[in-house]
Amino acid sequence: MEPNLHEFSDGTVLAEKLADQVAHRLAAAVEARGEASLAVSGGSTPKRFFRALANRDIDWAKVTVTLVDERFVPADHPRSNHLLVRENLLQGKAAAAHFIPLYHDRPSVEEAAQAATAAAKAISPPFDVVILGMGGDGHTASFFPHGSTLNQALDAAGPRSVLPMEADGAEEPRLTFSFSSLTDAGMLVLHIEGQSKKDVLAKAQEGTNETEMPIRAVLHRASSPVDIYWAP
Ligand SMILES: O=C1O[C@H](COP(=O)(O)O)[C@@H](O)[C@H](O)[C@H]1O
Repeated sequence: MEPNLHEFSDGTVLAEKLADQVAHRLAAAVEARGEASLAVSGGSTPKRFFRALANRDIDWAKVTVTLVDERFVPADHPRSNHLLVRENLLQGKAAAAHFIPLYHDRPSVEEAAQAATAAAKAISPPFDVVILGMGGDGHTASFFPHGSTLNQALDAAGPRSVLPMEADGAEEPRLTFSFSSLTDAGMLVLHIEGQSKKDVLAKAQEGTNETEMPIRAVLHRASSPVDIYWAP
C-alpha cells in the first residue's frame, strides 16, 4: 500500500490540520467505545502539533496518551520525550488525559522495557492514533539503523511489547514500542518537516534495506495505510 502524502505551506498550517484529524479520530473512538488511545513521538518536530492538539475540545479524560519511544532518562531530563509531552501536549484541555510513560526507574533499560510492556497492557490494541517521526538517519520510533534489537523490534509477527534498543546514533539507550504494536493503528501518521527530511523519505522509498533505514519497514509493510504529513 503506497503512503498518502499530504503537503502543507508551513508547519503551523500542518499542525492545525493534523490536530483537527487526530482530534476527530479520538472523539470518534470515545463516542464508539468510551475511550481512545494516542501514541506520539518525541524529538523536535511535534511541538507545534502538540500545542494545537492540546486545545482541541474533546473528552480528554477518556483519552490515554503514551509515547512510541523514549530515551532511557528520567522525566525531568532535558532529552526526555515525556518532558516534551508534559510541557506541550498535556496542557490546557488535554491536561485531563491519562499518560502512560515508557521510562521506569530500573537498574537497566531491559528491566525498564519489561515494566513498560506490563504498564502498556492497560491500553486495548490497536492504538486509535499513532504519530511517528523520522530522524535524518532513517530511524523512526527507536528503530535505529543497526540497533541492538532491530530485527526483533521490526518483526511483524512479534508480540506487542516495549523493547530496549541501543545504537550508535541514539546517544542514550532507548525504549520503543515494537513494529507490531504501532503499525496496525486506526490512524497511522508519519509527521516530518523540512526539505532534508523529504530527501531522506525519497531515499527510503527507493530502497529496501531496513537495517540501513528502518523507516522502510513502516513505509513498505505497515498493515494500516500510512499518511505522511510534510511541510517545508
Ligand atoms: O530521537 C527521536 O527522534 C525522532 C525524530 O526526531 P526529530 O527531532 O528529528 O523530529 C523522533 O521521532 C523520536 O520519537 C525521538 O525519540
